[in-house]
Amino acid sequence: MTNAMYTLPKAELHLHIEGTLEPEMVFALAERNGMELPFASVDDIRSRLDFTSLQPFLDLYFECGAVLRTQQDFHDLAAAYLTRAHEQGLRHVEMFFDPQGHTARGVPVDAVIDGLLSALAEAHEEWGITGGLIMCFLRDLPVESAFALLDSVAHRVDDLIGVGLDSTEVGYPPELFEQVYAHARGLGLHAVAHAGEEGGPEYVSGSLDLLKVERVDHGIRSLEDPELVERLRAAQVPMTVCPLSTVRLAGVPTMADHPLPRMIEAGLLVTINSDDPSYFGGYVGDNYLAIQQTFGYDNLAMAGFALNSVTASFASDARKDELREEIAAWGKKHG
Ligand SMILES: Nc1ncnc2[nH]cnc12
Ligand SMILES: [Zn+2]
Repeated sequence: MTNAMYTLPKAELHLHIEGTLEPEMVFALAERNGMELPFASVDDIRSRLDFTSLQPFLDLYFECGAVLRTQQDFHDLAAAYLTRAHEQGLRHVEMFFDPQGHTARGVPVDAVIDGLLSALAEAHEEWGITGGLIMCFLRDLPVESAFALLDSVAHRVDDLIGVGLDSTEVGYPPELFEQVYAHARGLGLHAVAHAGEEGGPEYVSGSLDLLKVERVDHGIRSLEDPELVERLRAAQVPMTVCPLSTVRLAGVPTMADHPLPRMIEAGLLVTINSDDPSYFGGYVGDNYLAIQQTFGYDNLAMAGFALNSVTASFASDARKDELREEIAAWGKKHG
């Protein structure tokens, strides 16, 4: 029987579509695009997934992501993710993508966006999944590159939900992106950013103060600053926590050491997400299951995380109401 964590209706708010590229697809796309790979086999890629920190992961992520070249590739990548996540109860997704990783290889940004949007449209048609795209700036690239990217999509901002900030965190603080974010918000885009994943709590407060983010991605190191925790609690700023990711990137030694219970005890608005599922050992439902198995939360507590994911989403109020009803119905059956 399917585990209840896979039927619990949920939204995913922290998902890098390039991080759903499974090793088999790396090989399939390399062949389709006539490319040589620096890997001997699928197992060779899998043998490299034991990361010691964020950077070795990012190096592999960009190396594998180089096989993505055409609009069809981006469609197929997102369609595969949406199928997997649908099987794990996904009802709404706000999908990150990293255009600068592709435009630098000569891929037009429109091919990336159109490919992803076509898969989202199909998932809406087939399963009623809602959501959209959050365009991330690579924080270790010059800020001029982020501005150029934003300019290049300004004519089609209606195809985006918002902007995000990812890649190497330490050494690339939020203040670098203050003006770019101001410009993006002026275009009507929502603002989120990775902060406090490897960087200290000052990356989180800087993201709130300067980038005016509406959600904090990861944010686990916020716990080191009690004043910041109180601020996050009082404003109920959503935190998109990614449990399997933090373990795989050696942020904590084991899942039992994950700060998620302390974040909940502190009254923070926590959501559960997969980040880069093909690299970190599980999709969104797998993350819910790992949390339940490790911390022993009952099904109603787990439904609380799903409700948080809806509250923290940028879905319309009507869609949020629908999803809350679906979760309540699940709770009646499984509570
Ligand atoms: N967990 C993560 N942190 C920062 N940048 C990323 N890009 C993809 N996954 C990321
Ligand atoms: Zn991330």
